[in-house]
Amino acid sequence: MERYVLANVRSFCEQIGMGAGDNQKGWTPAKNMADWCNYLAMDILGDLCFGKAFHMLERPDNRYALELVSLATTRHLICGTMPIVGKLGFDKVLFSKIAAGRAKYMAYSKAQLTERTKLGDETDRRDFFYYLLKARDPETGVGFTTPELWGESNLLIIAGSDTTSTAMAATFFYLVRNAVALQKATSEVRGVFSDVEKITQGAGLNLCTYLRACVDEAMRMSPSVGGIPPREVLQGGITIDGEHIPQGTVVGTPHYTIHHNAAYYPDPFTYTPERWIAGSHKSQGGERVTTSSEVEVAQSAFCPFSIGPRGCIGKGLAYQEMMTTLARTLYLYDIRKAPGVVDPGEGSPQNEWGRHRVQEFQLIDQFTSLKDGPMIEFRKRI
Ligand code: HEM
Repeated sequence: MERYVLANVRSFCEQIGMGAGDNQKGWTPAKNMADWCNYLAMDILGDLCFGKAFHMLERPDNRYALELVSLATTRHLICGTMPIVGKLGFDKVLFSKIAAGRAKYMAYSKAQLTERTKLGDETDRRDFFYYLLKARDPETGVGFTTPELWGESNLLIIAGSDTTSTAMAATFFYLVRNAVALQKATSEVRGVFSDVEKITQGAGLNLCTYLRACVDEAMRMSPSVGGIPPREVLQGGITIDGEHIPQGTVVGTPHYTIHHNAAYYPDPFTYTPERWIAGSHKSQGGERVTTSSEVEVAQSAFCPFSIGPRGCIGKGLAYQEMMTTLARTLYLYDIRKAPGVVDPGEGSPQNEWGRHRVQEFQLIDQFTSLKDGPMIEFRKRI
């Protein structure tokens, strides 16, 4: 499947470099990376799930589905938190635009599945639905029902695209605001690879430990699923931190909160990729070197993909997409925060408390994340 990921990453790299002027040596106009990362993640997902890219990178008229995804996740957050709203259909009255958008999203997702089902086995692709359509219960021999397959389709489009694009956009946001990190990550990639086409999953990318730390630190500071992943306490209740919680109670801790707990992450609002690499010097702190026990503590609380049996099944794929895209981008381009352009991704002291940090990528929790920015310019590597 890697060739489908790579084809889309190539297209992304081509598109973001467009508009640099006639000689192609200047900076491009500012690009909104939330948008571009969304197009890329959706196109990869289409290829891997439904046997065809959605072609959002190249064709603006295909991008309308992103708005539907956003409305569907917003409804998911509201009705997931207050199931009664969905059950009684209040959402159609109280949030009619959101409910209508979600209905359109369901239709879109069904249409993708219908098209894919028509292909059946008549494809050389072993995409996700190749396996889902063939899957049989080993005891009963029964396959998935159509509504179950719709459910998979709805889940995969959202779970596999929005999350990855948030993490990529966040990494771009922090890199262009942290000159030392950007310089280290860029030199690492350009030192390891001698040809952009060699940037594929494997030994070379595994050597890019600093770039990987940049991605992890971005996901720590701005987790794609930042809110509470809710869990219902089962029969008999549970004791957490000495407190008995009765069965039926919904509990959860937001990933954002865990990731900003100073007991695990000293100076938690500062972007410090070095906290993930034992023996490395902190970029902005002089002599202090990260110890291996500090890395262990940081790793012990890191949960952007959640943990346990319901943790993310797409983690490996997500890292592959992110590392390939970021490495290829840094290999091909110098990048910078667009000068003189208001970046909707930044916080501001004028905003409500919690959104006041200029250097923090602003996400809006809709179970996954709504984002805008960062605004970035690209220049072909000199
Ligand atoms: C940076 C990228 C990603 C992040 C941060 C992320 C995060 C998460 C989180 C936090 C959950 C657990 C949700 C919960 O507990 O309720 C989850 C579940 C899931 N993710 Fe991801 N994800 C990413 C990429 C992907 C990709 C690329 C795919 C597939 C193409 C994917 C497919 C899924 C699925 C199917 C589940 C549900 C698993 C289950 O309930 O058994 N994710 N993801």
